[in-house]
Amino acid sequence: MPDDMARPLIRDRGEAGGSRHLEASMSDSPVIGIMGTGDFSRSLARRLVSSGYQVVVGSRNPKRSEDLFPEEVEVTSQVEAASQAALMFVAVFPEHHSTLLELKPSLAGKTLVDVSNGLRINHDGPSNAEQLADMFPDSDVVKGFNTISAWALQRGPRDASRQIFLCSNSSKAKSSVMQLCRRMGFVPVDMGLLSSSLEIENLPLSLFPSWRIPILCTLFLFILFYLYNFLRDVLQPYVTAGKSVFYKMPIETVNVTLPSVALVMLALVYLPGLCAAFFQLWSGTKYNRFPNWLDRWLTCRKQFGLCSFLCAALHAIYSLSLPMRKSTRFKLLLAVRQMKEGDEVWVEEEVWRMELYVSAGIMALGLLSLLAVTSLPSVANSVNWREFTFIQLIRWPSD
Ligand SMILES: NC(=O)C1=CN([C@@H]2O[C@H](COP(=O)(O)OP(=O)(O)OC[C@H]3O[C@@H](n4cnc5c(N)ncnc54)[C@H](OP(=O)(O)O)[C@@H]3O)[C@@H](O)[C@H]2O)C=CC1
Ligand SMILES: [Fe+3]
Repeated sequence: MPDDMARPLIRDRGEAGGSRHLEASMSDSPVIGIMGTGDFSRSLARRLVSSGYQVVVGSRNPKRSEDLFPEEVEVTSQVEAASQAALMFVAVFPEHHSTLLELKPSLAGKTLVDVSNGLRINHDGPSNAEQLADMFPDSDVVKGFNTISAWALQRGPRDASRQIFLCSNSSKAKSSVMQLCRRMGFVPVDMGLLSSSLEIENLPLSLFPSWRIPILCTLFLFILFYLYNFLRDVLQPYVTAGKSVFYKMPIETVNVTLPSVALVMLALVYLPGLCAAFFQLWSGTKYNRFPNWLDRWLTCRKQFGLCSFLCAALHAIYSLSLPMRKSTRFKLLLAVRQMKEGDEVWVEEEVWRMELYVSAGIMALGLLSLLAVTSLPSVANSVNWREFTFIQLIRWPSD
């Protein structure tokens, strides 16, 4: 029916022709509740409505928060929402979980989804979800959605940020949340019992976890090769022949160092594959587990490759900027000659201008290459965007 097709699924409140009641097409789907009206709640409500769910939001002050939600969402008191919803998302900070205790009778026998993040990494704790489960022993607590930022929820499942890590002690509650995830276009990942919730809460707190070793390795190799090149090209001529070529340190020595690092890093991309092949030949089967160090190395190959590419790109930029530097040196020589003839104003202005252009050029090219390398993974859709969920740590100003 063309009329139905033309009607938007989500309307903001107050739009002409809108109804405050839920669409007839949604009436057969379960009512999903969300406690809290913050950023996460708003994004989740929109995504749930566009996935065909009826949504009821519980607020301490429903009148104030009503306009923040699309009109298909019913914003009501916390008690009312708790009694209407079959499944409740707790989008409230964990320090305020205890303020929900009065809803215990209304939430008994229902599924509570704890979306909260931890504040500190690797605390021993009970996790937020375990504390919530202790507060509501008659409800089934499921941990999940904390690795998805409000921003990613609003944009919908794109790139590789589709995974939602879930765990619960109730398999029935977990599978109902998994079904909900799939209907919203996300990919649920079963992490087992609620005892895994601490691990899930820690996930967004570790920034770029798989980049640490490759970056440290790049830095170590860079320092090693730079020292070698410095000793060979700068210090040795100075000590043996008294020739001062220290001006080579910032550009030429760096430029000689970069390709060596890039090549070794590239070798480190392919080496673990060979080691794995040897390991399988050695053990005569492909069904043995690789040792832990090899396993971790194999999973970091993409990052090793990108670091290698970054060094190679920087080498190209440095090589391109070398002629610019040589031309500056030539101008400098000219300037010195003119200075001897007494034209000092020209010397000051021209030399500094050229130095400025060269430095700005190198910095701009360096920045561009960094941007290219960091955006490359998203273009290639090869990085798990879970690693980028630090965006969710940036809080938007509340209304
Ligand atoms: N923002 C994000 O990108 C992500 C957030 N999360 C998690 O979601 C949860 C909510 O985050 P977010 O929406 O950003 O937070 P906000 O501060 O934006 O919202 C929190 C909401 O909690 C409600 N609330 C209920 N009781 C209290 C209370 N006693 N004191 C203060 N507020 C209360 C408020 O709604 P009202 O006034 O209507 O009752 C408030 O709007 C957090 O646990 C966070 O870790 C997880 C992943 C991503
Ligand atoms: Fe080269």
